[in-house]
Amino acid sequence: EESNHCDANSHHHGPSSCAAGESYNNCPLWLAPSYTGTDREPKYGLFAGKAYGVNETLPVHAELAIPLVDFNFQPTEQFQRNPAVSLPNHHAQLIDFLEGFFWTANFVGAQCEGEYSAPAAIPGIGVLSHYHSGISNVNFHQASVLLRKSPSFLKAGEPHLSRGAITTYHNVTLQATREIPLGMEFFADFGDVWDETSGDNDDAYQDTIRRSDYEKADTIISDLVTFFQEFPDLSRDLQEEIVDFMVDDVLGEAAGKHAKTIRSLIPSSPRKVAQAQAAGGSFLYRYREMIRSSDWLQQNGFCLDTLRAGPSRIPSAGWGAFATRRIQKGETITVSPMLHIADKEILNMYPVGETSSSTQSIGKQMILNYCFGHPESSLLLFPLGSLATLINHQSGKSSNAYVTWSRRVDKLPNQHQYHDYTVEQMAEVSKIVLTMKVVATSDIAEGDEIFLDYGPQWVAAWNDYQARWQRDKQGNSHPLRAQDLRDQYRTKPFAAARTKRPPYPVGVATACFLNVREVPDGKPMFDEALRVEIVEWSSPTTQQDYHGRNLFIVDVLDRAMAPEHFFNYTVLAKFAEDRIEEIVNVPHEACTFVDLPYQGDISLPGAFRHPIGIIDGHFPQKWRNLKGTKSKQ
Ligand SMILES: C[S@@+](CC[C@H](N)C(=O)[O-])C[C@H]1O[C@@H](n2cnc3c(N)ncnc32)[C@H](O)[C@@H]1O
Repeated sequence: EESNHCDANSHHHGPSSCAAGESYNNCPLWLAPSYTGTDREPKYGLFAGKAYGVNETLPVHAELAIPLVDFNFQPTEQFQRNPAVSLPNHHAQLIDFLEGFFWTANFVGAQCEGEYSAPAAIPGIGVLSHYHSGISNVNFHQASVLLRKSPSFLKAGEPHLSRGAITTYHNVTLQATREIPLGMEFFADFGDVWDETSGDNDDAYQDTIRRSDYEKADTIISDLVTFFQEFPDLSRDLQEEIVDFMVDDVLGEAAGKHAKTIRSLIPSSPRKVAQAQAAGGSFLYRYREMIRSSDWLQQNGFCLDTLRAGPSRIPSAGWGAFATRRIQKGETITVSPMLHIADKEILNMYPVGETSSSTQSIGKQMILNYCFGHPESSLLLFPLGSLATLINHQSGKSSNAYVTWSRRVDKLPNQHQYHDYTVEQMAEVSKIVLTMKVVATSDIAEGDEIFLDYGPQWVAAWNDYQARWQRDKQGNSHPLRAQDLRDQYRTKPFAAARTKRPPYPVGVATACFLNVREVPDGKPMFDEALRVEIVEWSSPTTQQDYHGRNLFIVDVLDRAMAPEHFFNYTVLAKFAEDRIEEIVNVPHEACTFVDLPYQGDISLPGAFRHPIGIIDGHFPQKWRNLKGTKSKQ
């Protein structure tokens, strides 16, 4: 009754009366069946509910990233020696499947958390934007997470119940890498490796035309359009001849065996050439249906405008999810595709290193705290939905939401046939087939925090943890972490190690974002004392230039005041085993701190690790493979 104006509520009551102009129903982001799926095998993707300009960041949806420390490290040899443990093969397959949903650690700067690896699970924006060999239009804005500030609930040097229980990687955002028209699906840049291998991809939707083919076609299209604009009086016949000539001429020389492919991307009539350019290039012209109408999104999609992240009202809980508008009792707050992890043992962690021959698990991955599970099953479900992982617990009546399977009325239905699979069969399913929804159990006001009841097992585990934590807490202090130093040193110069031992706590190292070039002529190129090459820092100079892959642990050797940069440093970096270099003119803002392996809060001994409970009545009987056995949670 409240929404007769053009606002985000109206999509719940059928098509809105607003003209589709700047945005679809004021909803900037939609979850809807992906162009890359099929009716029988839907995939859910993200769609632009407004037009995005280059480098524009997606609003509101700042996500968490949860590193999996040494995830694919398995003490295989030991397993093989012990015939009672038959996990490796089946785990290798699971790891393969799951890794397809995780990002390399360096996207969020987590590469130092583990000795071996630390891929990061990034729900929402991190996994829902699919891959297409022909186009990418979004990418992570890495600076937003790499240069993040401390959350208000953590105080430097003080213990906190949530340390080790929740991730310290937050504020992961996505940004447009090209103009994204209203209604277009998001395709993430998965990097060149994916491009190279996509040739033998047997997914029917995938386009065998490469991104570079479209780019070459676009160059020709734009040349043609410019040419016709300069000579507007050419006859049609002549124009067509020119199209043929240009295409043959340019392609004959440049494109080799791809010439035919590229040619097929360039329309033959001059009018259509102009249309292709107006559509945003040959890719968008070819895939006009990839751009969905407002009506289509309202009928088939869910507007992801209900939640935002913020510090929880519960002081010990960390981040929480808050309502961005009024939500009525019974309304679906959000819909979330679920990644099934068919064996929770895969989240067990083992000691890493040549000397460790133990198959004794030393703990569980933090991602367990973000998964849904059931004590009678080894199956876990990790929510891939936007911000769904942020919803905290409150018991019974104090909660205002519950989680259940989505249905056809929710537009993005769960595929219920998988409830009849056994856990072993689920382990063979290597695509996302399950979808859950979060439903309001009472009226929720704008700004209210959303709470689920995580269930009795979780509550018991949390109470145990809290009691143990109170008992074991060493006084009132906690070691300083990289993030604490990052905050402190924003306005404080780094220490110069050539003169004095740096005052940083053990477990924390200095690191800089380093792109380098040769030093300009006339300067010494070699440090005789340290016997290393000297090079000059060149970037990052803009927010877009910050990439986790350029983050290297360094020794800061010297410093000098530099009016534009506060301080400039000379640092020593080990780029590879056989490449140690001295880098001059590294500005203050390119330097930071990282936690050394196993020194971050994520590796805190005794940290809380327990999944969220799925309501018993909603958990399929077939999945209860641990029923009757001693619970392994
Ligand atoms: C799914 S996550 C929720 C998001 C989390 N607060 C964060 O900042 O990443 C679940 C974890 O949040 C924390 N949590 C949730 N509800 C809590 C509560 N009522 N009290 C304390 N911690 C809570 C626990 O650490 C739990 O393992």
